[in-house]
Amino acid sequence: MSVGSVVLPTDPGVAMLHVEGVSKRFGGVQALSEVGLSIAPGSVHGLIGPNGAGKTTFFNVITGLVLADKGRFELSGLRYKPSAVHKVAQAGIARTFQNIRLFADMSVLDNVRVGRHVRTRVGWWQALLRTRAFKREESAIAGDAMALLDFVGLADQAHRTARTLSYGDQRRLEIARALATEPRLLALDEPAAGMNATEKVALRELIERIRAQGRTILLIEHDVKLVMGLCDRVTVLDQGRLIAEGTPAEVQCNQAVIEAYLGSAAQATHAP
Ligand SMILES: Nc1ncnc2c1ncn2[C@@H]1O[C@H](COP(=O)(O)OP(=O)(O)OP(=O)(O)O)[C@@H](O)[C@H]1O
Repeated sequence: MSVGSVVLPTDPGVAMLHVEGVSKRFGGVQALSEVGLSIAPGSVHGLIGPNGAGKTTFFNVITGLVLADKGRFELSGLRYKPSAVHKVAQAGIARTFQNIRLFADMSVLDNVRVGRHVRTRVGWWQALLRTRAFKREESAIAGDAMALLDFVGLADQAHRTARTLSYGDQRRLEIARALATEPRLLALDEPAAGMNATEKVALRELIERIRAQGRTILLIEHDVKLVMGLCDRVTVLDQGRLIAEGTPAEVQCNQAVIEAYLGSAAQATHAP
């Protein structure tokens, strides 16, 4: 298990995620138009843009939740087809959701155990017969899940029902569940949404510890301070198109980015 261990280093010259020409249309809306990006292994890459820019659609496409109309996808230099969520998870990408998606009536520990099952080896027949191999694996899964809860700071909440956790803790639990699949790329969709200032500091520290394990992180986040403080590089989308890519300092003073954000602010001001 990789809770305390480190993800094997990959060739720093090969992008962890490389996508090209990703397009997706929903009826009359071109949600993504020829979007491409490369994420360096071990980096934190931000994906930002005004409301409706296409950020969540991009996450949904790379994680197999929504099928792209076109696009080329590579993980660590190997082509993958994001056609189904479980296949993408097995390939090494895990994600969290903007609207938290936990098994609300299950315990905190069981939520993480479910994530861990992506990496289990014993077959269904061994589970049915409750073989020794099955029992050994179940016990290892419980131990790993507990270690992950400890890693995200939720070990003392392990036996509570997920729905009774605070909002911030539910977000941390989602991260623990995603980590349980041992992802090489962790995609976080607005992890700081609804968090107070103290929770955000803890979140930032947690993301830095995940990065220190050698994992690569793709982050959608509206909290500019968090994005600018955490990310090595940032990609900016607007109306489904990539309008800028660079270091946080570069994108912050990019004219197209400033106009996109000012434009959306003006629209919000004039909205009925
Ligand atoms: N399932 C869908 N059916 C129809 N239109 C959709 C669907 N999903 C997204 N869209 C549209 O695609 C566009 C991009 O939406 P998306 O949610 O990806 O943007 P976003 O950048 O994540 O926005 P936000 O910051 O508000 O979450 C929007 O115009 C949205 O209304």
